[in-house]
Amino acid sequence: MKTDLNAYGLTERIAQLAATEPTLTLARVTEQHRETYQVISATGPVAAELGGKFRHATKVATDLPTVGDWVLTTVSPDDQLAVIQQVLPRQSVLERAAVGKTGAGQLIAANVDTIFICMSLNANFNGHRLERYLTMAWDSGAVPVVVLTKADLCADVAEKLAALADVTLGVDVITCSATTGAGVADLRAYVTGNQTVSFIGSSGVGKSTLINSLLGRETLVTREIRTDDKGRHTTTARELLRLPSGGVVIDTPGMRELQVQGGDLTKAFADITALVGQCKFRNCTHQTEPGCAVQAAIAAGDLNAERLASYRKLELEMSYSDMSARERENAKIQRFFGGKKEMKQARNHMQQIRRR
Ligand SMILES: Nc1nc2c(ncn2[C@@H]2O[C@H](COP(=O)(O)OP(=O)(O)OP(=O)(O)O)[C@@H](O)[C@H]2O)c(=O)[nH]1
Ligand SMILES: [Zn+2]
Repeated sequence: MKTDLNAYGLTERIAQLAATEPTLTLARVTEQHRETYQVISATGPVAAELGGKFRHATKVATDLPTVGDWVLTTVSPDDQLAVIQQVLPRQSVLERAAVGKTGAGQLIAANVDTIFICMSLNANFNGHRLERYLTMAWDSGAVPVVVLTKADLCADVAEKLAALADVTLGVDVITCSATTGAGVADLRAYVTGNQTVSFIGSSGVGKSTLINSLLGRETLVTREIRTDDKGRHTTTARELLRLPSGGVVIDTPGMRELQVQGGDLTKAFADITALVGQCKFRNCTHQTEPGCAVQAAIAAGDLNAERLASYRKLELEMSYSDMSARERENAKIQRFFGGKKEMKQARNHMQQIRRR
């Protein structure tokens, strides 16, 4: 069987990288299980596992393959098993925030071009939450598109759009209804050729329904969600889906659980909070100041530097919630792009790259 990898999102960049290793077989990860993977190569779908050398060289969990990754493999002579030797550099990566003891982020998907941030126009409407999803999306390296769903249940769409104008500045916004079909074609326009997309947003906003309409079928039959003994949703189904019209949708359980979380940093980072109180200067930024208890703990091996980094990241995110919507947006734009003009340029540039 011959598979056209272009239909699985192959880009020029990946094809060139793969060409430098002609003895290895290029494949894309379509499923991730505890120890094993499912990948698709030019010869079709095949089970995969990590090569010993690769596993040995892996230092952090985020080096391991995730759904959407392009990998270089050696395939057994009978075509029954692909052994992963390399993960090719990612163009984007969706990661669950690193909160907890290990401070290690958890990968959700890689090489996504467009992230549809779904929010329903009736019950789920919340500009603040949208803002956090947008931050998450920009952080990943993918381009966010805001999808306002269930337009059929909303009498004042224009008003709702106006209310979001500050938050969605510089981002495409689609209004649609899976029920009437309105706006679904606008969505489809992003999912063509070798594009890879993902849907995030709260439960019940209509993500599955939209994916189904892109797939051109009534129910997302590929998702067989069952609840395991720990009460978690698990799925045994394909997580990277090829659309008949071109383009690829990545829909993993991790994506579904990717809820925006606010929270109290002092609880999750009690160790750092305790150290901060011991710094010599009250306004210590824990970088190069003399008498910094945080840096001292890192030097002594009592605190992981990565943990401080994720603390910083969350602290920055949380500081947004003390500002007005406009201030937050400006601070975010400033942080990412240096200014609004630069942001628009960056966005156009990224879109051009992706059209190539
Ligand atoms: N009126 C209306 N209902 C919709 C629309 N889209 C989806 N729904 C309904 O909303 C409910 C939830 O839709 P789903 O597609 O399952 O939502 P989801 O975002 O995938 O939810 P999770 O799988 O929990 O993440 C279903 O009962 C759908 O029939 C729409 O455009 N209009
Ligand atoms: Zn300090």
